[in-house]
Amino acid sequence: MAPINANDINDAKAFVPAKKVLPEVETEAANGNGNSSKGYSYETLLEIANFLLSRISVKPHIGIICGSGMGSLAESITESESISYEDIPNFPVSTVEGHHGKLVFGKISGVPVVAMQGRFHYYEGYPLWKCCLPVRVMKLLGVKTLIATNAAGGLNPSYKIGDVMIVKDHINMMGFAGNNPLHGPNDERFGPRFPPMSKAYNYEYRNIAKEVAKELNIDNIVKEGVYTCLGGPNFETVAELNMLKMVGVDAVGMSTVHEVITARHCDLNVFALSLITNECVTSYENNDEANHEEVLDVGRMRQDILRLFVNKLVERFALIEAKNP
Ligand SMILES: O=P(O)(O)O[C@@H]1C[C@H](O)[C@@H](CO)O1
Ligand SMILES: Nc1nc2[nH]cnc2c(=O)[nH]1
Repeated sequence: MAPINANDINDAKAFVPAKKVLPEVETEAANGNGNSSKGYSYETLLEIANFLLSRISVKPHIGIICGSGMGSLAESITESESISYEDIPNFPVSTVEGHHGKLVFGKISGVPVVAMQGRFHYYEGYPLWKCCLPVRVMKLLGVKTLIATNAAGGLNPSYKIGDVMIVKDHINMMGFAGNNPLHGPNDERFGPRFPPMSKAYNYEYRNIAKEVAKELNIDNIVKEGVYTCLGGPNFETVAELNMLKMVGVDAVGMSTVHEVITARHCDLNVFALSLITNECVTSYENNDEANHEEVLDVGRMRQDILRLFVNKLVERFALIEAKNP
């Protein structure tokens, strides 16, 4: 490989995708691990929520975060009103292929919802609090339940590509290193300083999801397991994957955990699912390599089933919400 020279640095600009906007760099991340003790104030988040409320006709009850390649989940939304992230003051923008970058408001089976077509990842350069900012905005909009979806690598040897894993728990690997979306001063208006996480993934909703999977005759592809999030953007080494397997991880991804922590902190009910888009490589004899194109392809392959599944879940979760207002 030729050595890098000064001209290459200018040429490198050509590799920035033309339509994607790069995120601002968080200069306050002075401690070197990307932590930021700053976040938007309650008032700023309220301004974002009020801006959105002034542009929509129906307040959402359920929020959906669409995982990589799963943006079509928002296509079942009727009476839809979309707002691009770049048109929302103080909102981050999506920079990843397979994440469109808009909020879609409307209804699924008559239930008012908002879907994020495009989430924010730590590896894009956003601190965790900013990745999770939309969750707090959802709370301020009146959302009661969050459905988070993601694409993940399957570590459990019984999982196949295209399986759907109901998340029963997570391991917050980034949290072990002190990186947490709740890092910094706590605003009690969102939630307590020390929120519990032992019931993070709503037990009743997980059981409903299993019932719905049976009703839709997809229970053969629906599993339940433990998810972990790593910072990315690289996929894992064989040794890393074997370590994660040893500690009880069934699927590995690059999102969701911090969103769920933020959602539970502000008392949203949480349901999460992982689409298994690749089998993790846990042996040096296996020549497969994970890649984002495959992740997006599997999302496309499973889009109809996932849409049906999530639509039914919205219907059923809304019934529970109505009983416990
Ligand atoms: O947004 P999710 O968690 O679904 O995206 C996963 C993790 C990476 O962003 C990407 C890798 O292909 O898919
Ligand atoms: N970290 C991680 N994220 C993923 N997203 C989809 N597949 C994978 C994977 O194998 N590892």
